[in-house]
Amino acid sequence: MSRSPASPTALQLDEVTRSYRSGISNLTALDHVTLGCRRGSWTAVMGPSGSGKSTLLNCAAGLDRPDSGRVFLDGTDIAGLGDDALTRLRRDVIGFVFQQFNLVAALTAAQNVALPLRLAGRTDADGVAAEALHLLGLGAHLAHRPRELSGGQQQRVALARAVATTPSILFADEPTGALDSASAGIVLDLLRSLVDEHGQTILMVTHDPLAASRADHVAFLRDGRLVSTLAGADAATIAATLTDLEGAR
Ligand SMILES: Nc1ncnc2c1ncn2[C@@H]1O[C@H](COP(=O)(O)OP(=O)(O)OP(=O)(O)O)[C@@H](O)[C@H]1O
Repeated sequence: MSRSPASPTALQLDEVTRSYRSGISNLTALDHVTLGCRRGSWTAVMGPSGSGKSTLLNCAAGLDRPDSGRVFLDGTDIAGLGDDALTRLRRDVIGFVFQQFNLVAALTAAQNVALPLRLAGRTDADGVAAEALHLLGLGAHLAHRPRELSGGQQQRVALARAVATTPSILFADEPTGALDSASAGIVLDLLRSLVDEHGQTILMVTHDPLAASRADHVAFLRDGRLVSTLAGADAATIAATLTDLEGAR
C-alpha cells in the first residue's frame, strides 16, 4: 500500500470517471473530475440534481469504484485496495454524516457515539465518546436517547460519532437538509469550528447556498463535470452561480 501520511491533501481525485449502464446506453455520472481537499479545509460540492454529487462522494469515500482515474485518501491510492483493506481504511480515515442522522434509537447519545469506537476495539470508547459530545455542546445529553433530542441535537450526536474516531476527512451529505434554519446554523458553526480549531478536513454535498458559503471552497458540478470553483464566496454569489448552471442545462 503506497501511503504517505504527510500528504498535504487529505483527499485527491485525479481524472475520476464513473459511468452507469442505462439500458443500451452509458450514462457518465462523473466525467474526468479532478479535485483536491487540503488538510484543514472545508469544500462544498454543489450542482443541479443528477449532476454527479453523490457519485463523487461515493467514489471519494471508497463506497463506489471509478471506471478510471485515481482516488487518494490520506495519501493512499485506494484503487489497489481489496475489500478488507478498503473497509479498514474507511473505518480509520473517514467520518460520515448524512441528512438523516442514522442514530440507533435504542441507544443513548453516548452509546451511539461509542459504538464505532467499540467496534474498532477501542478500550477508551466511553471516555472518547463523552469528550466528543462535550466538544459539540452536548455534555448535558449523554444519557438521552435520540427521541429525547431535537433534530439539531441528533445531528450533533451524529457529528460527534463521526469525528470521535478523528478521521482524516469528514464526508457530509446534506448535513443540514433535515434541519430548521436555527439548528442548521448551529451545526454549520460546529463544522466551521472543527475546521478552524481542530484542523478537520470536510467534503460536504449541499443544495443550500447558505451552507456552502460557510465552506472555504465550493466546487460546482454539471453533467458529471467540474465546471466551476469559488473560494470564500458569499451565499448570493453561490446561489447566482448555481442558477446559471441550472439555466445552462
Ligand atoms: N446506481 C446507478 N445506476 C444508474 N444510474 C445512476 C446510478 N447512480 C446514479 N446514477 C445516475 O448518475 C447521474 C448522477 O447521479 P448522482 O446521484 O450522483 O447525482 P446528484 O447530483 O447527487 O443528484 P441529486 O442532487 O438529485 O441527489 C444521474 O443521472 C443518476 O441518474
